Amino acid sequence: MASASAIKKREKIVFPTENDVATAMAKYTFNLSKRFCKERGYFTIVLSGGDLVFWLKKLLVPEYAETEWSKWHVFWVDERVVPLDDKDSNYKQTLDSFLSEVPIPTSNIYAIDQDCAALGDAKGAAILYEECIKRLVNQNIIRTYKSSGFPQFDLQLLGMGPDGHMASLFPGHYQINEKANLVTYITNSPKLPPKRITFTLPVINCASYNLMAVCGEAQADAVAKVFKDDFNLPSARLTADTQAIWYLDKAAASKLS
Ligand SMILES: O=C(O)[C@H](O)[C@@H](O)[C@H](O)[C@H](O)COP(=O)(O)O
Repeated sequence: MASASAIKKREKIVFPTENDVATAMAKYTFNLSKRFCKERGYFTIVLSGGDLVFWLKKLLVPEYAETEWSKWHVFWVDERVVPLDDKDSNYKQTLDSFLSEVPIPTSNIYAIDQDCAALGDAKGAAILYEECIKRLVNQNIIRTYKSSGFPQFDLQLLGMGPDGHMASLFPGHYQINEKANLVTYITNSPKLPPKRITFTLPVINCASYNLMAVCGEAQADAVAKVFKDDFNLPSARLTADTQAIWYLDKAAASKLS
């Protein structure tokens, strides 16, 4: 059960349209990038798959031209274990629609291990992604959360499926209860493709800022359940160190009481 303080941290803003959600998400990202780049010289940002991949294009407008792309370090909260050039790869989708348009050094973009991806080795991919995160913690590129030693990312951009999943943490699947590992894997994901790796809940909730962007009527029931604290839905367990905020379009918010 999430604690009362955790629940208190769930905020929301309802926007008229999906386009408005995407625009606001870009602004939120730009502002945090500016702040963290100034304060630390790095911006650690975690992406998910789904529609969000296309919404990131909103960062490509002249208004955000001063974004310090060279200071960005880009991760995925979950990834489909398919070859990196497969159309289902979150990495490939993000590269095609957004990353190829901005000067983030290739070495700062952390895709899953290429060989594990090609072989469909979900367990191996999870182990190596966790090692990569730990290495960057040791290099002080990723901060650590208070005394727990867990990695603390600056910002995660998340999405939710109609069943209430976030990242690749699905309702009724044991991965949601993983507390020790930073990264785990699933080989029978209800959302295809079936093999995926995912950050675990403690890592997701350690982030300084979590922005959950949800659009469309298909998600309206799940959104209503989340805001009634139905913790069977993994997304209802989302918190953050500083702010966990939900950006909804009208359709996704339509069943909120
Ligand atoms: O790789 C994935 O499949 C995603 O990371 C997944 O968790 C996604 O964020 C949600 O399913 C929402 O997807 P939509 O934005 O497409 O609704």
